[in-house]
Amino acid sequence: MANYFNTLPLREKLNQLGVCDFMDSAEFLDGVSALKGKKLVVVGCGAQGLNQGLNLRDSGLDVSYTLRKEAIEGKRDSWKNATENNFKVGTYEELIPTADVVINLTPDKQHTAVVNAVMPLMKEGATLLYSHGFNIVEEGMQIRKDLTVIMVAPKCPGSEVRAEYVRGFGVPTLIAVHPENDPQGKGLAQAKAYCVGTGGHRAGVLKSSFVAEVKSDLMGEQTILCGLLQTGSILSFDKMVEKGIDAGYASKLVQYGVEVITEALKQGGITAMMDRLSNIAKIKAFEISEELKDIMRPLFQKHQDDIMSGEFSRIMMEDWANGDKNLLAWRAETGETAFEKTPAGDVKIGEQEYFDNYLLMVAFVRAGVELAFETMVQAGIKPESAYYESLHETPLIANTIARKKLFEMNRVISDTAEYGCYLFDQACKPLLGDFMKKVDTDIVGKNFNAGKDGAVDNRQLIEVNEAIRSHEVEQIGATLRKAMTAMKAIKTA
Ligand SMILES: NC(=O)C1=CN([C@@H]2O[C@H](COP(=O)(O)OP(=O)(O)OC[C@H]3O[C@@H](n4cnc5c(N)ncnc54)[C@H](OP(=O)(O)O)[C@@H]3O)[C@@H](O)[C@H]2O)C=CC1
Ligand SMILES: CC(=O)[C@](C)(O)C(=O)O
Ligand SMILES: [Mg+2]
Ligand SMILES: [Mg+2]
Repeated sequence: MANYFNTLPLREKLNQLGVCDFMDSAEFLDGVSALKGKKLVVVGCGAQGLNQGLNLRDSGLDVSYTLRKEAIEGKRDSWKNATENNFKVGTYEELIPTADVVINLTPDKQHTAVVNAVMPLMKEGATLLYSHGFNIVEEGMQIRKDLTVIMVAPKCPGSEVRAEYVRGFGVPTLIAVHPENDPQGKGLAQAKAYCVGTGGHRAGVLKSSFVAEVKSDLMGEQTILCGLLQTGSILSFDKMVEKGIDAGYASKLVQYGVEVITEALKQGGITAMMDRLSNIAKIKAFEISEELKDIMRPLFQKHQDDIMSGEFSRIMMEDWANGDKNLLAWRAETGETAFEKTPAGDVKIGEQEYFDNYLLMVAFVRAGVELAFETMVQAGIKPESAYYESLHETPLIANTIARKKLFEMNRVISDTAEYGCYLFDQACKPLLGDFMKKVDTDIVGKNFNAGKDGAVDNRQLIEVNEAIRSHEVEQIGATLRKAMTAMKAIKTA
């Protein structure tokens, strides 16, 4: 098999990268009817598998799980996830032959093996559904020509796919039909119905392509969503402890701070997040984030370039072939960091204090969201897709860090995202070495406003406000958030 994207002429590469139509809610008035009464069989019951299945069943669809034999016989977590939630569970031979839609929610590294195992059992004219385009695009998996191949990709960690649905909302979702596999022309109707079943239509849906989804998803997860939140959390904690701040306080500020700070981002973009700062703090955070953007821009561009060329996939698949050597080493190294090993202190931190005492994270978030957005758009990804993949998903990832630190984030995200997160973190920490040497507790750990009279140069403040508000991510974000009428504020720490 060869990388499907690399087989395309440049014209077609740009065409498929550029597929991105925001779907009006009127396109979902048929609800789940295209899948009503159909047998939906999910392969795998992990982060996405369990949570999508719970939403689909609550939306009135017939969902069961097929697991590999060793998972059933060994009563593994996936078997427990499915049975404890009263889903029917069966082997491939028992459930695949009568399935109308087979949903492949196994780890990307297993997709070729899993699809080769289930495809021969799939009935004529059935549908194969993915939540990420890696197997089709990066590996070039060839699917039987009578089968329909679609994608419904939540731009969100599995746990929050369920949490937002239960709140009566949903998560932004990309849907796509693989152009090589839509023999009956039913792919789009089924993808839309599945998307309604997961609740995605309540947050915003883009009609995308397998290519556009995978090239943006890999970029978002490696940089702002996981990589930079990991690097920023570890460096912030270490700096505070180095400067004598109580470790329990530092741990709590970092663990919960990113959720509090990015909740403002989710509700009102970078503008609302920065507006939570005093004027003098906003100017300081703006200046720091401008410096961070200059330092990290080449690294963000390298990640996007390696994703576009297939180089990232090549090195990750080398690690798969090498028994996940790097993934497991970097996972262990992360677990050994002082931040991960220091419990959050039993100390009260007020909501505003998370902003006033943690300008550094505000600066990391603005720099990372803008850089990821800019780099994706420069690479041919459309602004709507870049918005969901950079700004909107950041608070959803932050929710996982607030729950159980980086351990929880790296557990819930896909192995592909986890590998990409570590790859970025391994490069970004040294890249920020000189920058961090200059950082003191005024921007991380202590109230930046303490002892200052708050005087600002009005012209400078006006310029800073204009620079923040006029960024394209703020323009497209305001439009897309208007469609999120059911968005609920979450109760933060
Ligand atoms: N995690 C996330 O938040 C997101 C993930 N995605 C995509 O969703 C898909 C699933 O990812 P995710 O939910 O993270 O996966 P998880 O690692 O959470 O779960 C994988 C599931 O597959 C099973 N599994 C593992 N290996 C095999 C195998 N060889 N054969 C059959 N079953 C296997 C596991 O059960 P057991 O080992 O017990 O058999 C487990 O139930 C991926 O394509 C990912 O890119 C998309 C958006 C977000
Ligand atoms: C949660 C999500 O969207 C990721 C980061 O892309 C993933 O887990 O693969
Ligand atoms: Mg993603
Ligand atoms: Mg991903």
